[in-house]
Amino acid sequence: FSLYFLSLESGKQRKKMRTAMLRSIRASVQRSSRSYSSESAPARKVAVLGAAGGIGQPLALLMKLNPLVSSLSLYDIAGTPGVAADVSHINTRSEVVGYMGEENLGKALEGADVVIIPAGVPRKPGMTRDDLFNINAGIVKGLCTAIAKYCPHALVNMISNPVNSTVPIASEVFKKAGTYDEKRLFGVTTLDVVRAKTFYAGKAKVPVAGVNVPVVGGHAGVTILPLFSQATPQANGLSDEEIVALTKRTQDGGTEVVEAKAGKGSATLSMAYAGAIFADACLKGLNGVPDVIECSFVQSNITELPFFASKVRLGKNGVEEVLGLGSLSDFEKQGLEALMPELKSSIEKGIKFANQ
Ligand SMILES: NC(=O)C1=CN([C@@H]2O[C@H](COP(=O)(O)OP(=O)(O)OC[C@H]3O[C@@H](n4cnc5c(N)ncnc54)[C@H](O)[C@@H]3O)[C@@H](O)[C@H]2O)C=CC1
Ligand SMILES: O=C([O-])CC(=O)C(=O)O
Repeated sequence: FSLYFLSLESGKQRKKMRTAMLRSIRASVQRSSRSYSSESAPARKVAVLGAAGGIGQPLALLMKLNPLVSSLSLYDIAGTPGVAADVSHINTRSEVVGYMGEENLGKALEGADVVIIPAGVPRKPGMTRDDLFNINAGIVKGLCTAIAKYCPHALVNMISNPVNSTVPIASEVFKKAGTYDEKRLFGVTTLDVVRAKTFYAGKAKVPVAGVNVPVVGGHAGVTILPLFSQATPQANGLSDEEIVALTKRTQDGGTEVVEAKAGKGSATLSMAYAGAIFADACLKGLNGVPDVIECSFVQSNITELPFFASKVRLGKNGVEEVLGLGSLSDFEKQGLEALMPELKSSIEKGIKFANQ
């Protein structure tokens, strides 16, 4: 490059060349400072509980790719040494450690900033999420007891179903331990948003990358309420019937996957993607990135129920602000009214279980 520069005849050519060289050097410095800045983002430990499962494995992979993570802790009752060894060979920032068995849960959690919980059994065709309660409620209770002991300030991302009950269970466990902070407990409903965006973009024939759809309520059947009246960009010409069908498909999205998998579990890959988006938003909030907004099932006073999914602004302490519902169409108002009894009873069931 410099030899070529010296051989150039005219001053004009040399000037042009010098400008090009400076531009290229500036771009390369900018590129390296960008990668330097992600390496020097604050140290953050993320723990995945249930890391060897259908969701846990791809979620571990996606968290290993996240430059905001410096330490990735993979915990399960079985299978984590293999998953951790595999993921640890990926040449990204985080150190990976696998922990197996209850005796190692404390070490897996110590110092965690974010704990993601996809531990528990998934549905089979014909089951509701509530049918998972008997097994998953106990698993979540045990894990949250350990979180209260070993990392009481972590942001908890609850994926295990039924989310409408497991989040209230977690809150009661933390209350009993004296560590409850409503700003730090989240039910992960991001998959409902991911589905609503995908289905809406397909129907409205708009590029999916620019689509946003809030989804409120809870995470089971009719408690999942997508607000297509607030979707952006607004698609003119979607009929009432099409909105009804989009709503139903979003509410039944989980069942669609359970049936297609025909006994081999429920959504894992799309859930890992959704879980990684939500955990990334939590990390960004912790790191002080402004205006990080995601939908989540959190303690809330925007309705008469103590927990409700809505848009939430994330910040350095977790939930910075629970955003309101905004204006609803008549159809959405009916949906809101219809979901309240089921959501109320699922919340109460979780609270009762935790206090038995
Ligand atoms: N919130 C949401 O949108 C979604 C939630 N889910 C839920 O996520 C959960 C996990 O689903 P999959 O990964 O497909 O199930 P899976 O059965 O493939 O994996 C679950 C993992 O949890 C582990 N596990 C069980 N007890 C444990 C304990 N006490 N401590 C730590 N790990 C434990 C198992 O060993 C297994 O590796 C289910 O409850 C499912 O319904 C699934 C999809 C979407
Ligand atoms: O449907 C299920 O059982 C898993 C789930 O929560 C979802 O895919 O939304």
